[in-house]
Amino acid sequence: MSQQQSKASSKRERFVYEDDEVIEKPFNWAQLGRLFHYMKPYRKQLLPIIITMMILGTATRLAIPALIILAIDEAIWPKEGSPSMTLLYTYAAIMLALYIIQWGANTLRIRYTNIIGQRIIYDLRHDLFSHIQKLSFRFFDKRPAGSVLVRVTNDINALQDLFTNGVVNLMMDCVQLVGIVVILLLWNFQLGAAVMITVPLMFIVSTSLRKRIRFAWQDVRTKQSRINAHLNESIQGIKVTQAYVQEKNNIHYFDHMNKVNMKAWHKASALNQTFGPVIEITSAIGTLILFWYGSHLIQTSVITVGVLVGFANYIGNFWDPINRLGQMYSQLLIAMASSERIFEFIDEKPSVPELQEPKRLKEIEGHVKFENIVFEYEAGRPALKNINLEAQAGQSIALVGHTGSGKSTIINLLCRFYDPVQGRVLIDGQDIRDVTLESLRSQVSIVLQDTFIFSGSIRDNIRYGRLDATDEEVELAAQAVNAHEFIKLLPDGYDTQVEERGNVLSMGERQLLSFARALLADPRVLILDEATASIDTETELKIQEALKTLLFGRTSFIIAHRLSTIRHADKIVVLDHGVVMEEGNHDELIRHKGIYHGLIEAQYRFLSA
Ligand SMILES: Nc1ncnc2c1ncn2[C@@H]1O[C@H](COP(=O)(O)OP(=O)(O)OP(=O)(O)O)[C@@H](O)[C@H]1O
Repeated sequence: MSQQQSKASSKRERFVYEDDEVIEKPFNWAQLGRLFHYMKPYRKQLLPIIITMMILGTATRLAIPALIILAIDEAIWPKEGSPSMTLLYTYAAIMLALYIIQWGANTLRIRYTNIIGQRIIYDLRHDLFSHIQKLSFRFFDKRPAGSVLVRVTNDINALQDLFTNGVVNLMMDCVQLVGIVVILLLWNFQLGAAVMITVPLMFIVSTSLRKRIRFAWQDVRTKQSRINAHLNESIQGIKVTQAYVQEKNNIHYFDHMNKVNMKAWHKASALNQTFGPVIEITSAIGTLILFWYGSHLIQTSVITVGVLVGFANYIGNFWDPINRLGQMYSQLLIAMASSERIFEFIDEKPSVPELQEPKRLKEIEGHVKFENIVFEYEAGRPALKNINLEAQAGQSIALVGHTGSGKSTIINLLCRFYDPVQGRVLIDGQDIRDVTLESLRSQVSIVLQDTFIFSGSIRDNIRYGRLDATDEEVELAAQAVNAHEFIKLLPDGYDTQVEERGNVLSMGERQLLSFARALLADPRVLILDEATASIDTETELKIQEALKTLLFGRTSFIIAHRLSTIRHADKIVVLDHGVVMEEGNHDELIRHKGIYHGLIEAQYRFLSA
């Protein structure tokens, strides 16, 4: 990397979404409770099976070393009498049965925890996705798409492990640990206490090590999340990148992030590897104490050989749960950070709320009125200042004005993507805040400049306007707006698959598709954000004809960029810095010789230049 480039890379801190940086906060019990609430639907059917299997599995595991002690002390090496092979076989048979029960219980437990875990993840993902679908534009204004994506994917995945095996393992390990401690202390208090002397030491060392390991992995995840964000942006903006020949710069920046991620991973992995030896050394010290002190106790006839062997067996089962509990704690903290971010989204209230009991907007005529509207996206920066505007049913209103003058904002308010700070928007005399969003938006359609084409067939995309439309209705709509011709020429006609955003279609074709979609929806009020890109004359003519069909008999609001297309509008509204400056039809405004006249002249000069 050249010096200049590396300088540029280190200076920039892009793709850092503060709310996605993994945060470690004090343990939040309320949050954990909320998370566990998702288990509630399964507590009657699946949970009892899992708990029974868990108890069975742990009990059999704890019983086996006890049987070994009995087998040695009573069958192989009895204090009194001779060894008994019959007794030995009996103990062996019981042990075999216990192993089989343990295997069966574990298999069932794993199967049911997986089922429960997956259902919980499904429910959580469903809740999150359906909530995000309902959130208002304001929410998306504040967040890059990548950051929303990360929550539905990465953060939910982080909870997957917790629910599929984490919780049950945690409970099993706790029960197993307590069981072993109780059995050892009851069987022989002295020896039990002696072998557990290393536990506090191990606890202190492992806690501090775990913390460092956790932070190191958090660092890796943050770096990966930045890579994801960069990747998302790079793919979305690939055309601009290539057009401005920024590929090299982009690759260098990506390499830089990739390298930083690799270093973070090496660091975390190296730290992780120190944990195993710590556990092994501590358990080796524990075993050493067991045999040293145990043989002393055998010599003094305090314990039998069987007890020593049994203790060794229990101790073998002791360190694993301790190790896992440490890991589990880290996993729990990561899951808490993820759940915090998930619930933050789920708790987000739509900024255009519906009334408690909203009415349905009855079939409208299409009379639209903006009454003393004031609106601001950000406090203190008004985008619209005291707008009063009226469209009679069936009238066409053209909105013109310089870029940033507030044209799109007016239509955003009419669709109720945002609510005004002051004033109201009325349709047929009804405040649109009092009616359901569904009944409003099903009668007010919008055709955006940048038409979104979803992945699927052409037919599916037109049908998006009204999902219950028949194939025939879809084709009739396409014919009415002159889209049929080009669709028929596509490889599979109406069944041709188009990629997301319709990259394979031209701008004009996309416009015609969106007209067909709007015509199918058959709204009373139609909003049209006219495409700015220049289209060839033939397509332009087709679009103009299609527009006539589309607008016929409807109240329409047209954001016009090519002023030639709005000459025949019933009313032209000229906006400037969020204020209505002029209002009238084309002839009136030309005679007035104001802003509109100036815009027409400027466009004429531009076109003839
Ligand atoms: N989501 C947003 N958040 C903050 N400010 C916004 C947002 N959208 C628009 N604005 C601001 O509001 C003002 C009006 O914007 P608007 O999009 O309505 O203009 P416009 O007339 O439609 O412009 P154009 O012709 O360029 O599309 C502008 O100053 C713009 O920067």
